[in-house]
Amino acid sequence: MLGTSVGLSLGLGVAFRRGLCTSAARLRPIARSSCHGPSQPLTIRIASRPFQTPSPQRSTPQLSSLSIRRNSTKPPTRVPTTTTLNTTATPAEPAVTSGPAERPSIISRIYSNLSLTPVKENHEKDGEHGSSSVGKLLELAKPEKKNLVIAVGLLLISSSVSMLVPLTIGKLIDFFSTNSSTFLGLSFPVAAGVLAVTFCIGAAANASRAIIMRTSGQRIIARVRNQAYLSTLRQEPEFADRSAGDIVSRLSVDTNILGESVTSNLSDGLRALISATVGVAAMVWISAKLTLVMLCVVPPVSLGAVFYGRYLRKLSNMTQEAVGEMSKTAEEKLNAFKTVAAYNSQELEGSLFAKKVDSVFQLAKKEAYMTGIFWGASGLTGNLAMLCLLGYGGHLVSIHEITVGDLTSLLMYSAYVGGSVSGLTGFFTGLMRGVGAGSRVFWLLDRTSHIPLDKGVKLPHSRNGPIRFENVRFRYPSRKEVEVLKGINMHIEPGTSVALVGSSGSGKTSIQQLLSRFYDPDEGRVTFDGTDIRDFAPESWRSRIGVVFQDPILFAGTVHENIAYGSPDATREDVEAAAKAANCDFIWNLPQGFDTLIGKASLSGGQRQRISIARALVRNPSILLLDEATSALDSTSENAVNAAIDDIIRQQNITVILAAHRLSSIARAERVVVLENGVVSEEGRYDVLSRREGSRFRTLMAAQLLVEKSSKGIEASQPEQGNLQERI
Ligand SMILES: Nc1ncnc2c1ncn2[C@@H]1O[C@H](COP(=O)(O)OP(=O)(O)OP(=O)(O)O)[C@@H](O)[C@H]1O
Repeated sequence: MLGTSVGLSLGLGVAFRRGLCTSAARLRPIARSSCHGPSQPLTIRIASRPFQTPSPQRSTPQLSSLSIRRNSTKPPTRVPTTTTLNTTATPAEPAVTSGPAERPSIISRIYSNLSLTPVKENHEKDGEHGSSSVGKLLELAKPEKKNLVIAVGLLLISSSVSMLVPLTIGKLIDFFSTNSSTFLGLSFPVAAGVLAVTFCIGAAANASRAIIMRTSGQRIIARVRNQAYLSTLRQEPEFADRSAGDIVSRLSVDTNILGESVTSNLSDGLRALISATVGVAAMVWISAKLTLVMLCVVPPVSLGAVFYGRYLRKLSNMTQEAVGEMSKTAEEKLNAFKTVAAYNSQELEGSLFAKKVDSVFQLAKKEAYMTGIFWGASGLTGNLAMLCLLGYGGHLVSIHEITVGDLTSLLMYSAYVGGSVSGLTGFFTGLMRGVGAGSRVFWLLDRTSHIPLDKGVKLPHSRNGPIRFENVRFRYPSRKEVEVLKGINMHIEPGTSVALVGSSGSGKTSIQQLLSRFYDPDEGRVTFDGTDIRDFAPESWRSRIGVVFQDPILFAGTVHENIAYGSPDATREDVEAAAKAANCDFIWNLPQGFDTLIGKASLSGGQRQRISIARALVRNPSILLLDEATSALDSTSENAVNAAIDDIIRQQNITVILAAHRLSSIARAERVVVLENGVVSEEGRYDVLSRREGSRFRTLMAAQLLVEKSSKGIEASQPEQGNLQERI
């Protein structure tokens, strides 16, 4: 009896616990990914601001500025502040709740859930949810159909066996209390043996079901992850820039929830359904009257527990969000540790963090109170319900309507049914979470890139030709309000070199990004050998381009692998030739040469940059884009990289477009294009422009010279500015 009471209380607590457990499971990932998307180290740069005097009226340059920016992504793009992973947890709300008469019952809630109203998300973004349905979820499980059918069969066996337990215990009690000679129509030893075998079969079926369900679930998760990641990689770069943190959460957490939902959750739901149905049927068979009384008590209490559990889960979600905020604050400041130390902000940061900790504590305290009250109340309700049932059941036993064994079986079945009802609501919640997670994952799977990689004609490998920008206008999709390029017209002959020059933010990188087809222009066109580059398949077009970014990105692996990145067919000879062309002599002095692991070799900025130039060269590109390849380097490294660029420029078969701030880099190009206010304001040969009195280029160069000198602590004088050519 005590066991039954405990069973019922436990049953009531299941829904509540489910909420908390799933919430707790989400806690860690939230803390991990809550901050600024993928954790990118903050770089603190005290940078000389080049070309700070675009305005003709002001010739005094700003000398230097402190810039703190994230590595790799340049723009102030919209970064999700908290990539909360509880996004799929809130079940869909019922559509109408205007008054008591219209308040939906649990059944209608379940139906409204089943109609799969899109699950609300905390950080909902426009159009970032795929359509989802149970059908689509099940479709995912299709390749596992055979395994799942076997698992369902095994589930039926194990559930049937476990439903025999209450009946057997009841019969056992009657057997001993009546001194009967047969048990279940058999002699006791034979009956015991049959039961033992049956229970073994049940246990084996249960174990096999769990194994099959879990492995199938993991296979589904693996399949979805691979597909979703591949789909992500095929998107336009803007997409990943904008939502890297969110994508990672979709790939890790949402795929997990999805896989769980179509396997374990489905299996738990089925088991709960079978247990509830068989339990109620057995109870009716034993005593319809007592069953009726129990059905009046157990389900309402269970449902009360479910709703209460939901409220607690909401509270728990809020706590997790607060924990996410707290972690975000800590992560941000720990990444900027030197800044905090340099500005003696330890106390300030300590109090800011304490505020976050306090909001977590307040929520957790509320949660603790509610949890305590819930556990107390659910235990009491369970016990009171049990008392009622025992009272009425005892009465039925006293009038010989049922036996003591029947009463025991009935009580046990009622606990089973109570647990199963909780299990079923847990199943629906899990299903809803699966649907929500599914919509996020399907969105990733179904999304078509704005610049599909393989759409368009293939470019012959050997082809080179002039590049032309024809009245190109462009705004970044994430910042539509600012027109970055306002009608760029430019012609670049094949095999020549051009330096794009302009103040910071004038659009040098943007031009290179358009050339790489990371974006497409809003108006006008970019042509290559007379063909709009949008007509080429981006994959094929990009294979003709080598890009060297300002921050060289090297991956884990050997030097060879890094140079051959993106050129899987490159031989060791090709890699060595590219390394030579990129002035990477130092590689031959590394302990294992080209087989040295990048992590093991402490490479300087200049060496890393030259490796990334070699990576661009090994694919034998027609066009080489160098985006401020030397701006972050010291003068020794800069000289080494510039020497490499010099060698490349001398090659006749490669068009070099370099965005540059430093005079030493600009001077190497055959032609200079000056960008101002989104248009080309001047262009020509370097020596001509730098000599021409009053040229925009000359003003910019003078300012740059001042900046370079001031960064070295040398005072610049007017005559020196006039003597620009000699200075260079
Ligand atoms: N991904 C982006 N999303 C939105 N705006 C961007 C993005 N990248 C650059 N911008 C904005 O576009 C403008 C031009 O930037 P761009 O990087 O092309 O200039 P730049 O001349 O290369 O500057 P710098 O010399 O500082 O590298 C700037 O105002 C910049 O803030």
